[in-house]
Amino acid sequence: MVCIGIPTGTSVLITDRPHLLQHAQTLKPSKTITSQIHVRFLDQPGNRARLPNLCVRRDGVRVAALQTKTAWPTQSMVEKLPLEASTDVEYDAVIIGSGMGGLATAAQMVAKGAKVLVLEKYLLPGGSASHFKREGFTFDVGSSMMFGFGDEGTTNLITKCLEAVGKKMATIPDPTQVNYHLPKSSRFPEGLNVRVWREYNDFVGELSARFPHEKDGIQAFYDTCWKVFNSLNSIELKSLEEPRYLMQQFFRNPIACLTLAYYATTNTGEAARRYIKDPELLRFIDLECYIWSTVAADLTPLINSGMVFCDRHFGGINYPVGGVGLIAEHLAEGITEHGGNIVYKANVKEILMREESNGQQSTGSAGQRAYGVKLADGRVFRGKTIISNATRWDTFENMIGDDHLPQGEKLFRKRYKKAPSFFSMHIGVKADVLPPGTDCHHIILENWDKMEEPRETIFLSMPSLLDPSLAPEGHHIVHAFTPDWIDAWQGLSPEDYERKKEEVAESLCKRIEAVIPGLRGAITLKEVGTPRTHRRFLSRDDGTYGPIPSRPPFGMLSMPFNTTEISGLYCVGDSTFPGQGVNAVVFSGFGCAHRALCDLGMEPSWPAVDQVLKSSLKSIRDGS
Ligand SMILES: NC(=O)c1ccc[n+]([C@@H]2O[C@H](COP(=O)([O-])OP(=O)(O)OC[C@H]3O[C@@H](n4cnc5c(N)ncnc54)[C@H](O)[C@@H]3O)[C@@H](O)[C@H]2O)c1
Ligand SMILES: CC(C)=CCC/C(C)=C/C=C/C(C)=C/C=C/C(C)=C/C=C/C=C(C)/C=C/C=C(C)/C=C/C=C(\C)CCC=C(C)C
Repeated sequence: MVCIGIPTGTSVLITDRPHLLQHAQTLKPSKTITSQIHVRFLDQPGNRARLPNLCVRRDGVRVAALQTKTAWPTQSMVEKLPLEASTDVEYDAVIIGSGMGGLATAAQMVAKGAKVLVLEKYLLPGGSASHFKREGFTFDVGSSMMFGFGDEGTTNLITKCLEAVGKKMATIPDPTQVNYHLPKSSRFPEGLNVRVWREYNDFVGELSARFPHEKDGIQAFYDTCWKVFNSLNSIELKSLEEPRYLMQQFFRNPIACLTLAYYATTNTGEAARRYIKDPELLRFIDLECYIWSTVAADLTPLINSGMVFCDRHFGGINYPVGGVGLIAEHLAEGITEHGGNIVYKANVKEILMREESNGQQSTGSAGQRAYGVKLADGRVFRGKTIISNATRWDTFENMIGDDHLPQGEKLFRKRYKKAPSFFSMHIGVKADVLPPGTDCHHIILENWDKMEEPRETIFLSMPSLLDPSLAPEGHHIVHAFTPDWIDAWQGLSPEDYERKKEEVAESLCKRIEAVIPGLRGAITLKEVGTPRTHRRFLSRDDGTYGPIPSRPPFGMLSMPFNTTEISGLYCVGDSTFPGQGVNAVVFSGFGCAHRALCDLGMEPSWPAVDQVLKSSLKSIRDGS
């Protein structure tokens, strides 16, 4: 057992019983810390089975503790461990939020030697990509469909992110990305059913068999996506706001960069209509976009579709053994092992700003520079850069205030609106309700015209079909979710809220029985969440899934990248390009870390041309 970051003189209770946390005040301390890093090797390594796993300060606060699982800690490991987050130092980066965007930024930055502090409001890392446990089930909070987990190329961003802090996770390949159960029509009286197989030719073959008259169009459309993907997969993926890197990539791989530049302003609907005429098939392409972007193809940049429609075949969809939440936990562990600090239950209330000094030019509307953050408990942490992983609405409205809203943010609010949140059910079922060979992910939609309406498109994920360790023996997980707005759940009495939850859950379960016959009779556990639940636990304004364009975007160039108009303040996560998606926010983390490291002088850059690129990107965005 190694206790870290406990101030000298603190009395600590070392216990292996979580329930003692509540009574820590009244119990006798078992140890007084005598040095800043207090190392307590408990007896002999042979006693490890009985090792405590919690270390509690007398005031009841759980302190940083590390119990190595594989090896007995060595003195050099202990020396590398960070001290408790200090309010006395200036960090290179203070990161607000430990969602995948924040963690990816932190991982890249600590790997380059930056001094990083991550402040997380919740008790665990991962945000929307975290997990929770109930009665032996391990439920993913959000999506169980992981892109970017392959072994090859440059687009396997989750794999690369873990590697940066010395971590690797075992994954289970999913033979299909998704099984679509779609509306009945004159051509498909039983309903259209399409599986997206891991093997590209199997998928295109199956879709072409459903729409034989569009065989060439299907091939040409997905081939265009491959052009985008192959280009992305052959260049290093870093900040698009960094001129030196862009120039380097252009010299190394001009064809790939020119291809990306060519498609940078294209949306997916436009590309699909170039090759496909059948309205039903075009609706299918809309749905192919909607299930991850929550908007139809006309509002989805082709660069993003290239990534999603091809990585599912190139790297494949791979499920991390033990659940999605472990990705964030591995990253958090790697970040602290590399000297970073993560503080949980740290609710940032304010981003502190001052007038830009020493004649440095500010890009901020009011010449402001962010220099620190203030927590709800009054603590202040200072940073040379401040990086927000919260949504843009939470960052600018709640932590800065509308008085300081930069011009660019006003424009963003005109161009982008909040996507709906989700109604979700995390269900435990008896295993025999799922016949062998059932696919992990399904989409159910009965009426094309209602695709974007609340509670119409149903998403189903059953990750225990891939990793049985997520559910108790003889059981499986059914995670069902559907887009929904918070307005429908406001202003209800507690009884009405509960009643409405039950009614909606019942009607969804009935519809899901079209795919899982007998579902309702097989349920052993059901946790129902509404947009209010998402707002509360994920700290996202209105529980939103992220920003969506209010009108067709200028391809990938409408969405802001990581810098903001306030000097020293960056955004990362799904409020920045390329938007929602775990691998998408990890990319935004790569970009954010790269740009911040350049600004800190820790990565080579060309400061003289920075401003030119920034202004050009801004004018493209403003004029788009
Ligand atoms: N929103 C959803 O319902 C939902 C569901 C499934 C998946 N997803 C996916 O999750 C990903 C989102 O990743 P992300 O990294 O952009 O964001 P995130 O929402 O996952 O993480 C943001 C983190 O910031 C923390 N935070 C917010 N305000 C804070 C404050 N004031 N002080 C301290 N911490 C604060 C939150 O607790 C959270 O951990 C996307 O991939 C999205 O597609 C979202
Ligand atoms: C102009 C300039 C600046 C430049 C020019 C040229 C160039 C160089 C360019 C470049 C570019 C780049 C690099 C780009 C990049 C991009 C990227 C990376 C992208 C990515 C993306 C991704 C994405 C979008 C993803 C997504 C995903 C998702 C969202 C998912 C989700 C899922 C879910 C929800 C689940 C479902 C379920 C069921 C079905 C059940």
